[in-house]
Amino acid sequence: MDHAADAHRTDLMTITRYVLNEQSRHPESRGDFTILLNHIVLGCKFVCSAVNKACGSSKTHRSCRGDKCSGKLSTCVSIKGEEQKKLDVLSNEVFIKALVSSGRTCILVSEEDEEATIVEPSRRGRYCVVFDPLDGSSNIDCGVSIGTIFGIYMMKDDHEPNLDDVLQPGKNMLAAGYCMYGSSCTLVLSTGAGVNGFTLDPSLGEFILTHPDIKIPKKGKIYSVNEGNAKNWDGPTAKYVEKCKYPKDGSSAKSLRYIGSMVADVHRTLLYGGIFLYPADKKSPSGKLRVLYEVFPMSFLMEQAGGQAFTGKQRALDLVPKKIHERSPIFLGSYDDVEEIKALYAAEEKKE
Ligand SMILES: O=P(O)(O)OC[C@H]1O[C@](O)(COP(=O)(O)O)[C@@H](O)[C@@H]1O
Repeated sequence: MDHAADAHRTDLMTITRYVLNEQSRHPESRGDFTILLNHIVLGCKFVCSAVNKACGSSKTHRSCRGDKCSGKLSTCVSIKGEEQKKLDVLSNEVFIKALVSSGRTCILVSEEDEEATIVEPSRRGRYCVVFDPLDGSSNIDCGVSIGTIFGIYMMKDDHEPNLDDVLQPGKNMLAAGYCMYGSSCTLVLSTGAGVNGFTLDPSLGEFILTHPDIKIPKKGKIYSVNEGNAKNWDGPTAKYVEKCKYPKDGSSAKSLRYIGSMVADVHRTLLYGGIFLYPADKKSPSGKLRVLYEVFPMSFLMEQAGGQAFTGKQRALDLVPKKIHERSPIFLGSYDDVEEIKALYAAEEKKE
């Protein structure tokens, strides 16, 4: 057998090994980040397993044994026959417990909880984690890929943790990522030095590096937006989508691909290129997606992969959120595609 191919198969780069390697470049590192990430990875493995075990309306879900089966994946039977819990509620509990028990966090913001969780002093560390434990949960019952999104900040100095520790611009994040629960379970991570993708090998129970150094194509052929909202879009968004469909410069039209599950739409955008848009519209002037745990982590990954992320007014990662569940319009993806939408908004601003 070819020596290099053999090494590729046997010299496994697990996510822990990868992060340990990265951290060893910082001599002051005490391994805290690796421990935190291991707890996030544990949460992802749990949710992946819960999504796979849960019963669904199609009888194809293998472990549907619940006698109280609702027939819905979103209300699966939880582990060991406990009372039925919605999958997003269960995922939230798992992540909160995993993060607190890491002993490395001080404040947590979850999409599921109105208030931030301040970790009790005896279990505190220096990291602040913002996350959506199960994004796209409205898609669960039809088996569409869904995911967990997370971003990590470091507390500025030693003080009692408070909301200011997470109300920081996205550019201050130390790391961000998502885990997609689809035909395979893929964790995409950036610690600020590029983007890497790891796939869960179920037989090993380990995430293995399968997509090293992901770079988004400079320009793409796909646009991704909910066109059901088109009648309420502002001028620049409407013009941009028109341009995608009917380009006047002789280039080919872009194809529309919209799943309606952010992790899946962004994952495709990252790998194939193109642009993902969730703009403001007349009904939702701030758009739909949440700044801290949707817009920021995905924007961080896009920039790290060579793309861009824009809110319609500014670079997304420069935004300073005032509330933990704040929303923002977002346009993210290939560098050239985002340049085009930036130009349209700049032209509109000039007119005003
Ligand atoms: O259905 P719409 O309005 O196109 O929204 C789709 C977006 O909403 C989300 O599902 C988030 O909404 P939920 O938090 O209600 O799941 C994203 O994953 C996705 O990008």
